[in-house]
Amino acid sequence: MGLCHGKPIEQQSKNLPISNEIEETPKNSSQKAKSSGFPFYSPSPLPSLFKTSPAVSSSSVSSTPLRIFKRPFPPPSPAKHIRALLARRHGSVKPNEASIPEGSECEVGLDKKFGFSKQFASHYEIDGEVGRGHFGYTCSAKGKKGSLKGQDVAVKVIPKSKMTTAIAIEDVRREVKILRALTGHKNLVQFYDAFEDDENVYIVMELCQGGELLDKILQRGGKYSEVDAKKVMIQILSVVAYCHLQGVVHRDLKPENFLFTTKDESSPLKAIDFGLSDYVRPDERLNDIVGSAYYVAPEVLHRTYGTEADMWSIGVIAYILLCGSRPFWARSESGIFRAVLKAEPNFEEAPWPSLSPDAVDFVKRLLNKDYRKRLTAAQALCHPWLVGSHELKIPSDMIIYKLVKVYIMSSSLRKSALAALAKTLTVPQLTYLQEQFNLLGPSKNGYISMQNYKTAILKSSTEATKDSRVLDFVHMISCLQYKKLDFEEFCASALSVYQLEAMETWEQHARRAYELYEKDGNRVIMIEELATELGLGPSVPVHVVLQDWIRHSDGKLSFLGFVRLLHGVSSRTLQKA
Ligand SMILES: Nc1ncnc2c1ncn2[C@@H]1O[C@H](COP(=O)(O)OP(=O)(O)OP(=O)(O)O)[C@@H](O)[C@H]1O
Ligand SMILES: [Ca+2]
Ligand SMILES: [Ca+2]
Ligand SMILES: [Ca+2]
Ligand SMILES: [Ca+2]
Repeated sequence: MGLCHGKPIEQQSKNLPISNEIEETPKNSSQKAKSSGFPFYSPSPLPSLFKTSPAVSSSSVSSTPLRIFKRPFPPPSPAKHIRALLARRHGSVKPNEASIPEGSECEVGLDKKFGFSKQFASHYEIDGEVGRGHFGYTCSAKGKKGSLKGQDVAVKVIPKSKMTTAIAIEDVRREVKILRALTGHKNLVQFYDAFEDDENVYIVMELCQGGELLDKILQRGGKYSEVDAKKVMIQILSVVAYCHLQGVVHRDLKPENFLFTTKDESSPLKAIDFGLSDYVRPDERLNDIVGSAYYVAPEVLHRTYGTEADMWSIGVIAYILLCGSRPFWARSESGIFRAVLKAEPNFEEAPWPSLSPDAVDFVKRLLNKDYRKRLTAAQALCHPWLVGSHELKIPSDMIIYKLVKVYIMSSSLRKSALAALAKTLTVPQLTYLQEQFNLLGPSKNGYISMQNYKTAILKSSTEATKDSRVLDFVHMISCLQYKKLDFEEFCASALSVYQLEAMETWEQHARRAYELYEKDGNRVIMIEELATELGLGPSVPVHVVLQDWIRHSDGKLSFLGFVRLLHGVSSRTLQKA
């Protein structure tokens, strides 16, 4: 299997050309986002007990230097897959694109049998082509028998001659498996069946006749009104929240991969093309560089990512919908990568100043380069820009699961600090958490056990939940020994300090929480005890690293110590500091 992808490919993909052949980058704003509120919502005013000192977060943003350019806002156009990805998948690329050895000699011995039915021709009558991509072409067809008799369908035809590597074959296998498992969501293309013969694989699905979202964007001269952009965003987030909950990351979200069912203005939008999708366990990181350049998340380029990478791509789509231009743009692929990693998107030029602050905040919360600070799909649906515009039931959010695991493993000291921080959450923030709590099925007297975390997922699980091993993960959570949680402690367990930190109001949250902690919990603590609580090993020079954590006047935890504690510490992070 892996024989075909030797060193050259590995080296190629590691040395992504994020180098100096950059000509133009989008205009950067060095001005820090005037973001409002919580990661999930805009603020309801915090009691102004505390003066905001110049924000900790106002450090200058690293950005690529401004250049003079003719077109700071190039309009959207179809996105190409990343070259390294194509090289890996196909074993070779066109001359000039990359110097990858031909993979064709490895083709001998590749198993191209999928176990699909061979009876395609007797079931469907192929019609004209309706679309084309890198991996195949799509035709319309008519059902000849069975339940689809007389019905128009779409057939994605993937030639086996194009499957020149084991990776490419595995991709097709996974595409069908994921589509089959996830189908049924109203914003996901309906899958019907898969066939194969010696030449091709045929994926039969619902025919979407309204065209690609990209074409709609172009038709409208690039711009959507906020109202229309919201309708698109809600549908994208709904299907992506669903995928993520099942442990599937799409990895190729872009306007070309969303189709309208009909030409009707109110046509639903459907996600297609799971050709690059993969399973990801909530505590796993993927490392394959996959996707399309304009939409790729910074952490994908750094080769360590999870479902948050899709949220970045959705941020890019939202940016394009609202202003008609790409947030990260350059003429060369390496230039785009550099912009993605370093540049801040432009929110200064028209139409941004005239858009609603909620809309701007929404996009910024998705285009945060730190994936830990980015909104999840379920949270994005609760963002004030969208929350009033849909009736969707917010789905369970896997971030709640990841956070409770870390919470339970934390020291009691950190738990009490988080409890204080949870008391500073505002009403809209609590609404999201209340929904997540309710999804866990609390008992009559308002408690959830670790077992509830598993039960909630089992209700919505599909074949994909098993294949992605999300079920293993939630099983592990359900086996953690911990007391039942009431809503108050649930909030402490489920709040993300990173996401809170991304907000303008972070300093106020932290100050207020420290004040509450002072009243309720702060006590004299010895450095040795603190070190034990934090689980620091004997190699850590605790009197040096923890010195500032203690207030010298009375020996209690200092504000700095409190904030560090909130973030959680390990011997490793301390030694780096
Ligand atoms: N169900 C469908 N109904 C109508 N058209 C479709 C359908 N599925 C795909 N198409 C059209 O075919 C095109 C190619 O399909 P798809 O994106 O799945 O192929 P691909 O080879 O994986 O492409 P890519 O190069 O983007 O990876 C789509 O952009 C779309 O225009
Ligand atoms: Ca296309
Ligand atoms: Ca596609
Ligand atoms: Ca594809
Ligand atoms: Ca995998």
